[in-house]
Parts: sequence; C-alpha cells; structure tokens
Amino acid sequence: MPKVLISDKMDPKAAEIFRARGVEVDEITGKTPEELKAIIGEYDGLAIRSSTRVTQEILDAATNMKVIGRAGIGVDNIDIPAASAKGVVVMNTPFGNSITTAEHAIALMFALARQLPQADASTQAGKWEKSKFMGVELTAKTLGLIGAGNIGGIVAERALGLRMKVIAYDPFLTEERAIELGVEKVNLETLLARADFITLHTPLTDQTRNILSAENLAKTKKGVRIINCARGGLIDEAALKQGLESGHIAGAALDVYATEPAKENALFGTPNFISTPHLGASTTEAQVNVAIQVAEQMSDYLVSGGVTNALNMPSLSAEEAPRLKPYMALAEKLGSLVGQLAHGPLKSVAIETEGAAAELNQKPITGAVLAGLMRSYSDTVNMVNAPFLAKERGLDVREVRHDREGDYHTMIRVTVNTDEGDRSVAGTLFSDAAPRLIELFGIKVEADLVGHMLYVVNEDRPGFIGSLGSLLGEEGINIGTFHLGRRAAGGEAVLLLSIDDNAGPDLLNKVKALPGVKTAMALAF
Ligand SMILES: NC(=O)c1ccc[n+]([C@@H]2O[C@H](COP(=O)([O-])OP(=O)(O)OC[C@H]3O[C@@H](n4cnc5c(N)ncnc54)[C@H](O)[C@@H]3O)[C@@H](O)[C@H]2O)c1
Ligand SMILES: O=C(O)CC[C@@H](O)C(=O)O
Repeated sequence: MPKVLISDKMDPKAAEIFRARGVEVDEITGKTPEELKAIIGEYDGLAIRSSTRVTQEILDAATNMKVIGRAGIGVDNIDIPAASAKGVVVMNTPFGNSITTAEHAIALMFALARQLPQADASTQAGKWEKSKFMGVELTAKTLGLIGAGNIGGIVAERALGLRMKVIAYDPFLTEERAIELGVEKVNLETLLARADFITLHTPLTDQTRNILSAENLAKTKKGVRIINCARGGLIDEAALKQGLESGHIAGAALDVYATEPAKENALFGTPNFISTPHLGASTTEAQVNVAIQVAEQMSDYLVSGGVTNALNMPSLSAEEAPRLKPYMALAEKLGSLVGQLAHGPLKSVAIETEGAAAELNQKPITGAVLAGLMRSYSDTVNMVNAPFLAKERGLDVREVRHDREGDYHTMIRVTVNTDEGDRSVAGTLFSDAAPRLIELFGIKVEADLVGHMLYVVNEDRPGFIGSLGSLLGEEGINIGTFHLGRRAAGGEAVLLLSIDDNAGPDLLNKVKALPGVKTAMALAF
C-alpha cells in the first residue's frame, strides 16, 4: 500500500480521501528540515502547503518518493528541477484557492481605500478619530493588474463589478482574452503611470522578481495604493517603505513577504501599511477544495498512474491510465531494446504509432519509450525524468501518428539515429494485452521481451541452431523461449532467446566464437 506524509496543516478531508482510496497516511507537521530528512525515506508521496520546503537535500533522502502534491498554487517551495531529475512528479491544485485569494486582494483594496485596520484600532482604543480617516471611493478608479491569469482574472471581474476601470500588464495575455475579461491590455510603463491601485498576481520568476523595483515604484502615479497577494520578492520592500514614508505611495497592503514567516519586517509600523500573514488562501472553502484536490490527484497517481495538474509531466486521466498501461509497457520495452542494441551516442529518436496506439495520448507513450531508452544511461530514470534527461543529452525526439491501416491492429515503432545510421524496432499488443516485438532492425521476429535474453546475429546456415543449443546446454544455461527471424534465406539471421540467468562475458565470448556469429549480446528487460 502506498504511503503518504502530510507535512503541513491541511484540512482533514485530505487524510480521509487518501485512506478511502487505499493510501496509508501520516500527518506530521512542524518538523525541522533535519527531522523531515530522517523520516521522508518511508514515503511514496508528500502532501504540503507552503511551510515545508522541499529542497535537493530532502529529495536526496526521499528514496521512495514518487509524487509531491502542493495543496495550493505556488510551488516556489519545491525544487522542481531536482524533483524532475529524481523522477518525482510535482502536482499543484491550480484553481482551488483562486476565488478566495482574489477576494483577499479585493478585501485589502477596500481596507486600503478606507484605512479599515487603522480606523478599527483607533476606535477600539477609544479615540473616535472621525476626521483622521478620510477615504477614497473605488468607483471610477483605475486598477492596474500585474498578471492576469486565474486570480488576476477573478480580481478583474470583481473590480469591474465595483465600477472600476481595469488595465492589465501580462505579456502572455492575448487581446481576445483581454476583451473577454473586459480589461485594457497595456505595457508596464503605462500601468505604472495610470493606475490608482496596483495589484500583483504573477508567480515569482526571474522576470517578475522585483517587478516593483525602486525605479518602477518611482514611475507610479502619486497617491497610488499597492496590494500584493501573490509572492514576496515581487516588490522591493525597502523602496516601498520609502515611498510610503515620503507620501508618494498612499498605501500598501501585503499578504506575502520576501522572507516568510515575516515575524519581523522593516515595513511593520510604516504609515498606511496593512499586513496579513499569507492569508490569501485561508478560507474554509479554499482549504477544503485544495485538500480534496491534492489527495485525489496524488491517490490517482499512486494507485492507478493517473496524472493531473503535474508541473513536470503531461496529464493522464485516471480513466486513460489503465488503457494506456499495456502500451506504455510495450513502449518501454521497445525503448529499452533499441537503447541496449544501438551503439554510439544517440542523436534522435522517432516514435511512430499506428492503429489503436495512434488514437491514444502520445505523451505517456513517448515518456515510456524515453524511459526505456535512457535506462542504459541512468538507473533512476522513469517517465518523469526521461524527457529531461533526453533534452539534457541533446536528443531530438519526434512523435509521428499514422492514419494508415497496418498488418497489426496496433503498432509502435521506435527508430533511433546514431553514427551508425537509423536502427528501428517495432512491437504490438496481442489480444491478451501482452507486448510483443514484431520487427528488429528490419527483420521480422516475434518475441516476448522478458527477463534475461541472449541476442545473436549470425549467418543463416544449417546446423547453427543445433550448435548454439549444444553450447548453452554444456554451459548449463536453460532456454525459456526461442525466437528466430531472418532477412532472407542464407542471409543475416537474428536469434532472441530468453534464458534463466544473465549471459556473462565468458558465455558471450563462446557464442561469438561459433562459426557464422556476427554479434552476441546479453539483454535484460
Ligand atoms: N497569497 C496567497 O495565499 C496565494 C494564494 C494563491 C495563489 N497565490 C499566488 O498568486 C500568484 C498567481 O496565481 P494564479 O493562480 O493567478 O497564477 P496563473 O498562473 O493563473 O497566473 C499568473 C499570471 O502571471 C502572468 N505572468 C507571468 N510572467 C509575467 C510577467 N513577467 N509579467 C506580468 N505577468 C506575468 C502569466 O501570464 C499569468 O497570466 C501565484 O504566485 C500564486 O502562488 C498566492
Ligand atoms: O497554503 C497556503 O496557505 C498558501 C497558498 C498560496 O500561497 C498558493 O500559492 O496557493
């Protein structure tokens, strides 16, 4: 039974779902990195929010880890390249807390416009400072969105309902989507110059880090109010403080900080500054949503191989997964066969599908071929990290889906190109869904690719099979299955034998010494 650790505070629904789906679960929160490292090796899955940092070190200790699920959106607390390199799927729940976070941004906008926290504190202190808290209306004001994805889009909708004018800077926002949202697409300079309120809704990337730098803050309209419910690091906090103190910036409300937890921050106590402790996603509804979603997604993956909302792997629904399973087994075996047989550095790989295989999601088939192919280079390769490894090695990967009807109801062909030219293998699924090789380097040969195998290329001449059989008998090697193919009578022939043990170098040398043998190799599947 797969085992998952929930290491951040999460709605109890998550554990309920894991258990109901046959996944064992431990909830252990508040561990230090060292403590987490000591226990993480036991688990196949890790479910987190934003407190647990999944670093290279944690991943190194996570020897059984298959999937990390983030109950939320931002994955900047996970070292995704390190997880990918280890073959660990990283998933998030991209929509479960969007409305809640958008509402928090709107709440902070109102709080800034009417200085609600300050007015509350003053009134409860018995001061009744009615004239001190003169606010501004939102109606007819311009809201500048930096980032108009899921959350930015919802904020825009709500702001339009408040009769604000919404302008958006987002290099990936199409004109069509901007029209659909009812926002005006502008460049950053224009947004800075025109917005009365600016709200940030981008991830933290190399492009967005410090997007509200000292220089950009200086370009904002005097009296601007700024809201950040996205990520700390998007705003230069020192420059923001200066802007608030000088009065150029009329107010700022932050939910997120460059360093979290922000138990201390230079902004605290600055006039017109409002602060919440990363509460954007903190509503009952959002936490139930993300807990359910993360547990369902992770269970699907651990139990049936379904992949949803993965950041380092193509999606594969839980319904598709069982249909694809035998094809992926075939694809992996073909990749492995050609990887073991091809000599020299691989330059490209083409994966062709025909018949039923061509109607399926191709990405998992490609991932499985690459995993098989790369196994010769890495013991830890799987479908998740194989495409990354292939890319790292500069391997050109091509998928071709054929419409044509072939001899088989379904077929996958894998062709690799090396210094020796193209080498191709093809396979099919028999009615029992068992993968079978049907062609090897242009020679028709039908074989199961299982366990230890001996691959021999020889000249097709009478008596050869007998002499090979005698040699194996003398060496005490038991033959399981025997598959034979030849290019033409008297031409090149291929033998694939399944044997009980690995063929060691001594045996291979003896096989190679038999008359007419061109190649002999041990294969393993
Ligand atoms: N405070 C919280 O508790 C909380 C809760 C949920 C999400 N978040 C954060 O909110 C952010 C937005 O989430 P989302 O679901 O809307 O993400 P999203 O991916 O749907 O949208 C992000 C948008 O940013 C845009 N973008 C990317 N690079 C940009 C750039 N250089 N300049 C301008 N725009 C750029 C993208 O095109 C996209 O439209 C994320 O960082 C997420 O982690 C915070
Ligand atoms: O889990 C949380 O409380 C914060 C989540 C939020 O930052 C996110 O990116 O989804």
